[in-house]
Amino acid sequence: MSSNHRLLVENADQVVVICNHGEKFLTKEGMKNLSVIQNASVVIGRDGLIEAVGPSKAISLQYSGASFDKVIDAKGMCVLPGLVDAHTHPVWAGDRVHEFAMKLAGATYMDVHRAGGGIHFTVEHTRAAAAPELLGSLGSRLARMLRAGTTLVECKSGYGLELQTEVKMLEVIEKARRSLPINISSTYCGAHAVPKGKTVAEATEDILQVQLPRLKELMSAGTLRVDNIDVFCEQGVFDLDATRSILQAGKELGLNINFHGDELHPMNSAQLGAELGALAISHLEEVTDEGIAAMAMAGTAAVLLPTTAYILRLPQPRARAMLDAGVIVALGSDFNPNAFCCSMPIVMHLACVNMRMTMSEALAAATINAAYALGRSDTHGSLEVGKHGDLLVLNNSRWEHLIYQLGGHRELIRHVVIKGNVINTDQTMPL
Ligand SMILES: N=CN[C@@H](CCC(=O)O)C(=O)O
Ligand SMILES: [Zn+2]
Repeated sequence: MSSNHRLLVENADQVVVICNHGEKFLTKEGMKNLSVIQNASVVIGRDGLIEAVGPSKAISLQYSGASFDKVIDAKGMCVLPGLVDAHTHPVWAGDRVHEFAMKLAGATYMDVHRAGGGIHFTVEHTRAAAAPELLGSLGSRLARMLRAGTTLVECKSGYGLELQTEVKMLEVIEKARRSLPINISSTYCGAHAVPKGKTVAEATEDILQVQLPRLKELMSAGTLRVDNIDVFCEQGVFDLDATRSILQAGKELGLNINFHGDELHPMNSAQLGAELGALAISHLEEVTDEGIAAMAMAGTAAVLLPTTAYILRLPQPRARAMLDAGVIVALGSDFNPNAFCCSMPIVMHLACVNMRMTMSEALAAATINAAYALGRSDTHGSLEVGKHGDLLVLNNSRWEHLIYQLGGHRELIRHVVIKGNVINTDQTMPL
């Protein structure tokens, strides 16, 4: 006889639900005071959604006659939502370990980019790679993220910079979305750099007249699902006007605006994003006070990427100023060939130490707020009834160990659960 529920996680010392009033995001005090239930259990139904979460005694009474496909005894452990990584570039060929050496020796990100390396190096290799090769390496990278507790991840295109390769990348992301357990939010980032041999105006024209119309056809035919549109708004890359026209065109196709802004220079990207109703802007190392105020007012999330500032030795994004102003702060790993990090626990640790966030703020930023940045906080990012049963079971009675034990997530994360299914994260694949 089949059981009537998928999973019971019982007797956890702590269940960190994050919030419990259907909040779509948290700011200020809400990020500091996460909702945690002591001695608690979680029930996930056959549909993979959370059916109940509450004190263990109440749940065991309520479900005394119920049957479950699987029961996890979480005594001495804690439970928290699956982590959400709001910014990654995981589809590419050709690593850039040689550039890491150059940067350690003093070259800046833009020195390498202008010399034809950086994104251009990756574009050359990604254009030449066959889709199955890209899918294989993407699968391995996503498996690594899953092992580190990420259950929803944003994945960008952006190493094609022309129609054929951008579509190839989005198709690879689509295949992964349909075949792998991890949840994916897909982003078209055809404006990640100005391709060699083109001006900004020519690249913008190609995106508006060639790439976006084809995406529209593929999306309408149901071949591709694309959720977000992205532009690298930066001096020497896409200026404010080009950024505006590309983002606006994407919005007209129904895509959420979620772009790179104010990273290396103050560009007024934050003000532009607020004006266009952007769901999120990433980086913001150089955001101004006016930009922060505009984002707070517009409900545009700031996706902060502690690995970028760390690796490139940039000034840290002013997380405290953003938090104090009431900006919705989220986190992302920025996994890409420049910043090779698949671990949101490490990202949270860096956010706490280098950006002076508290552990509660970092966890809110890596769950409910990151889900908001991807337009998914109605279904992900907290352990509330009706949301997806995506959670982590930690081998420790206090959740803070996930941030405190730098690099210790492999030993700490006992189970990764997606829609009530315990995922086998043991397969190791080459990257
Ligand atoms: N800043 C632009 N894009 C990426 C880097 C991509 C690359 O260097 O390949 C980022 O978010 O850090
Ligand atoms: Zn990026």
